[in-house]
Amino acid sequence: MVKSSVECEVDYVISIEKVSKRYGRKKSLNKVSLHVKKGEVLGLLGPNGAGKSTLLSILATLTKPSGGEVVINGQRLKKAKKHIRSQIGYVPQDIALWEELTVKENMRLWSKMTGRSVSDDELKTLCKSVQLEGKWSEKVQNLSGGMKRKLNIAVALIHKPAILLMDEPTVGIDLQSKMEIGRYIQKLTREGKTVIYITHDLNEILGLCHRFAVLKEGEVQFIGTMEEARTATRQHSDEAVIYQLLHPAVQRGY
Ligand SMILES: Nc1ncnc2c1ncn2[C@@H]1O[C@H](COP(=O)(O)OP(=O)(O)OP(=O)(O)O)[C@@H](O)[C@H]1O
Repeated sequence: MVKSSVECEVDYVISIEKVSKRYGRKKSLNKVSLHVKKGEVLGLLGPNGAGKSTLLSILATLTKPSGGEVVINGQRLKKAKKHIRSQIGYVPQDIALWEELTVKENMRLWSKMTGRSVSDDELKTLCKSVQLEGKWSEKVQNLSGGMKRKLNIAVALIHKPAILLMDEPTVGIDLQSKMEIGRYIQKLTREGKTVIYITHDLNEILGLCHRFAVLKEGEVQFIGTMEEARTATRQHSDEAVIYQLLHPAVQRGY
């Protein structure tokens, strides 16, 4: 594995140390170690079945790891699951909304589930921040795919989490919505939020992520910046860099 040069020098908001996950005899994650800084967007990419969603689900406290240690803001996941959950906003791959309810009703229901009292004014402001201000009283079933994705992100932010875990949040949506979501994530990181972002989109890796990690068959093949990836692979085009990191024959060289 190629490591970023900054990995030994900074305090991390998220520390993942040798985390494994087994389903029966199958290993979905094998001793994965990753560290993420405050305000950073870490991209997570890899082929289907590489273990990306499993890793995010462990960080979101929804899946129990079979081994290893996760430390979030200095707290061990094993010991402080509830506290850690309150710091995490999780945007799942599937839209987690009630179709027959309005935007307002969805936001109110999600805010109830967070256990934090949130006023309608605050929910409206959040709605506005994802460009859904005109949709407050609209049923979710009448929203476009991109609008639903934006609302899916907004509900994950209701309890003001410090960390946002996003599982392909822009899949299948138009370019403009993608760009708006990208700009919004950049704004959140400028405010100090830390993001792990699963994507298969090279443009998102380049435009949004400070560093990226490549997972393959449950193991980290690379973590670092695109510049470090270019050096490690000795490739000049970004497409060739990613291809080489994902290609098994080439990985044996690391
Ligand atoms: N609940 C489960 N029970 C059994 N096996 C599972 C379960 N969840 C995931 N797996 C297996 O773990 C492996 C990793 O799956 P995961 O969904 O984490 O991959 P992924 O990288 O997110 O894939 P994709 O890009 O297709 O979303 C796969 O082989 C999958 O079949």
